[in-house]
Amino acid sequence: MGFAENGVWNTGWYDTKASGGRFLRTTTQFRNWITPDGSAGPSGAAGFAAEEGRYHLYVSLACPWAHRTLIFRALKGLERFLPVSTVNWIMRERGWTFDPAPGVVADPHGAATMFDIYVRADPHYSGRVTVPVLWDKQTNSIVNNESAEIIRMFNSAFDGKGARSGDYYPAAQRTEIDALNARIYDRVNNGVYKAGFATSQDAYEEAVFPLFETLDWLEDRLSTQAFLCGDRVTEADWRLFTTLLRFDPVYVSHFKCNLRRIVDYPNLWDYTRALYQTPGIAETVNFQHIKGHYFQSHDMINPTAVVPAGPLLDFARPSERQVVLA
Ligand SMILES: N[C@@H](CCC(=O)N[C@@H](CS)C(=O)NCC(=O)O)C(=O)O
Repeated sequence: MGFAENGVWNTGWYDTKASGGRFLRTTTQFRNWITPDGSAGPSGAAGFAAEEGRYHLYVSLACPWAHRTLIFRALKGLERFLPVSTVNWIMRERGWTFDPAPGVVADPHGAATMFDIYVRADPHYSGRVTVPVLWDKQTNSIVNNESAEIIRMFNSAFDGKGARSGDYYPAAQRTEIDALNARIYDRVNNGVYKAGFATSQDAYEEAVFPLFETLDWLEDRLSTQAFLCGDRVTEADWRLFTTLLRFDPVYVSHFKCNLRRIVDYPNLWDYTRALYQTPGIAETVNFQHIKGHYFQSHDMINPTAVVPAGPLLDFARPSERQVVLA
């Protein structure tokens, strides 16, 4: 774990002292958008047109935020537009590295760490060195490092260039998707991190109870409809999925999110399997990287770095839900 300060790497765990033991996520800094014609997107600068051979995606297979981008790349058939490099699952003193190991795909330009990529984009970069990163080979810069925005652009930017059809953020459902995303981000996607990285009892309880209230609410919603916005899968489902997938294998024990498991919720468990079984999605899932990352990187939570063998989960067991893609 570490961060960059004016282009220099510093090691250190998240500082929760000033916030009463609370984990506060910092805002990502590269916020440009790839658009069909290179015009500016909702934030950042213009100049990033949807083109083949220009962009590169850096991910961790362990990370739920980066996982979203791999899912949209698969759903939209963007493989030829977006080659991928995959970091090693262990994130310790040097942050994310490309140290060779099964499933690691090196940086084509020979970077040893993700820090190298950030300072290549900005030699004076200060901030966290996170994945995912969407890289522009033409300008040698980072287009965007915010997963919520990267999946939005993947949803439509390459549509005129041969992307697979499908709109996971349809105009008619945007208000509903935005509202679901906001609630689920704060209490579930980031809620598990707030519980797991809390260093005080109050901070932990402030996160863990709203997390389970929200899972209960989602279970109820999914008892009357197949997906969060009805019978079709939308962006809101994929954003929830990457957290649900990691919940029982990691968050229940490692992050102490243990009031219930996903397998205890009949609808959430069925829903998670339906999304997992969607064509192209299981190939984006690597439980060795997922479990290895959390249990072997966070030494203040799990100092022995021993990875638990279980739980035994059958994500391939058929689901009752019929996946209707956008
Ligand atoms: N807001 C970012 C968050 C990404 C993020 O926090 N990624 C984690 C991995 S799961 C990371 O790289 N953490 C490294 C760090 O915080 O130093 C996004 O959604 O893209």
